Amino acid sequence: MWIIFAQQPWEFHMNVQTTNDDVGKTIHRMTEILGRKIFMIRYQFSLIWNLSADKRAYVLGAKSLRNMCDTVVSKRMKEYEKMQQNNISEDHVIEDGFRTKSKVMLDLLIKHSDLTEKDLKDEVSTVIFGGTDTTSNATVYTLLMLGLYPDVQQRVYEEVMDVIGPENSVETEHLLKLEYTERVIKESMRLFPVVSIVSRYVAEDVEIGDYVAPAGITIGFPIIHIHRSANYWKDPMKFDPDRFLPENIAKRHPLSYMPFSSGIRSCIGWKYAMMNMLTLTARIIREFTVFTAYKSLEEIEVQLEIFTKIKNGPKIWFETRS
Ligand code: HEM
Repeated sequence: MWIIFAQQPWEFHMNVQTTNDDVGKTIHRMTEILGRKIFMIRYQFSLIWNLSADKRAYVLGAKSLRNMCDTVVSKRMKEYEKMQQNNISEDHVIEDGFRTKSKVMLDLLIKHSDLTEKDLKDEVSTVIFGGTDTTSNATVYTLLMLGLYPDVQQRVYEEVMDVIGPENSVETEHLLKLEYTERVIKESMRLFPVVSIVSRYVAEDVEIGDYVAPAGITIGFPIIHIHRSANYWKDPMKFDPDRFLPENIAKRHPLSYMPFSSGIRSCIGWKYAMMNMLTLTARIIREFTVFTAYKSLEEIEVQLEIFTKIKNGPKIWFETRS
């Protein structure tokens, strides 16, 4: 699924159905290594980390991802220049099949920003790394919840049919009206926040209750524990999208829910990710019914790396709606 989130804004064409999907695998591998780098005690010693096979694999992965992004940006920039020189309309489809008719986000950045080629390459590789696996996993977890709660799925289906209809393409104005579906996505991200922990370096001593966090340490914020804590959530293991009705949001601590983190280094892509997830969920639920082999929420075991993973996989499948 992550391919959808890479291709759409940046014009990555990987043919994952027919090839080995190197980019997707590289990103998975890099996030796994990053998890080990953060959580394994021995990797806190730079000498051990620097000599490890994980470090070599991470550097190799980063290089190959970067090369891929660089190629996409250079190609697209050259193409744009060629079109400018030859006065070709932006809607023209070039024969080599590289350019699609739809304008992607990269086109807009090339045309309307003052970013240099290097800036663009930096941006694209950051966003591909930060914005694809995250959005695809969060969508899978939402589908898993829909499989587990058929009544919720039915309500999402009815909302999608009511707001978008059986055949129309999904437009931005539809997304604002998919209120229940949005609450379902938010509740899924409460129970299964894709990023399970974020950390902050403590620059000066900070008092936290009866404790002092001394300058120089790093504190981890276990998002998944906060999201499932009975201190902040009534009956935390109950799947209840109405927790995200405005009147219920107003009653709780703003930091009791932070799937996109919080503060100045929080996720820059959260609105875009929400739009993507709404669009994809609506498109899937309109065409398919989702099922899961799990019988209850308690049965779904999570495995904590930096990303929340489901231990035995999401176990979902689809059947076409007749
Ligand atoms: C469901 C999807 C997503 C989730 C759950 C998610 C989650 C997060 C979280 C928790 C952080 C904060 C890390 C911290 O506080 O230390 C973060 C940062 C970031 N995210 Fe996302 N993200 C998602 C989608 C995206 C998308 C679509 C993009 C790009 C279009 C993106 C780009 C970034 C970037 C660049 C940062 C670093 C921001 C900084 O350090 O200032 N993310 N994301």
